[in-house]
Amino acid sequence: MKVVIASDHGGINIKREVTELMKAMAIDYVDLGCECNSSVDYPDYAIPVAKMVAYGAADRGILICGTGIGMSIAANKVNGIRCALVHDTFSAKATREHNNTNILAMGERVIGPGLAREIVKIWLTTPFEGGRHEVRINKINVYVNRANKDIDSLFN
Ligand SMILES: O=C(CO)[C@H](O)[C@H](O)[C@H](O)COP(=O)(O)O
Repeated sequence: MKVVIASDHGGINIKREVTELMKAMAIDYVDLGCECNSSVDYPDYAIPVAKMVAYGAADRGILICGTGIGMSIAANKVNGIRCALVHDTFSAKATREHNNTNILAMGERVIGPGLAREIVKIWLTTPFEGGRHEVRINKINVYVNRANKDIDSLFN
């Protein structure tokens, strides 16, 4: 599995923790930043990560900002992305089993590094259950595809 990870300035410490964890788990990852101590803008990191996952250059993505909210909003704008904002281990497991999420968002101003590591371990290792959950995800995909076609038809 290949993982792409990024944070803004509000998530850089948890990003470091998670990259150390992925090294220990022998998971192949690419780190898109940020490396800075100055203020940056979360969409500049969320959208490249989401595009890498949507285009198949990575299997999963992990995004961290102050709350995780901005990152999750931005990532979910990219077609094919199912990004979950997770701050507890129950949701980490459920969102893989039920939602087949391909991006995990967390907030460093909300949870500590120990819990973040537990969430990442569970999220990376829990398989999708399929079945009724697949039916539900497909309903979202049908809606998105239809909405995109409606937009296209306005211009063609
Ligand atoms: O986007 C966010 C909120 O949804 C993130 O938490 C950012 O990290 C946060 O907004 C950054 O805030 P700052 O005051 O510019 O450090």
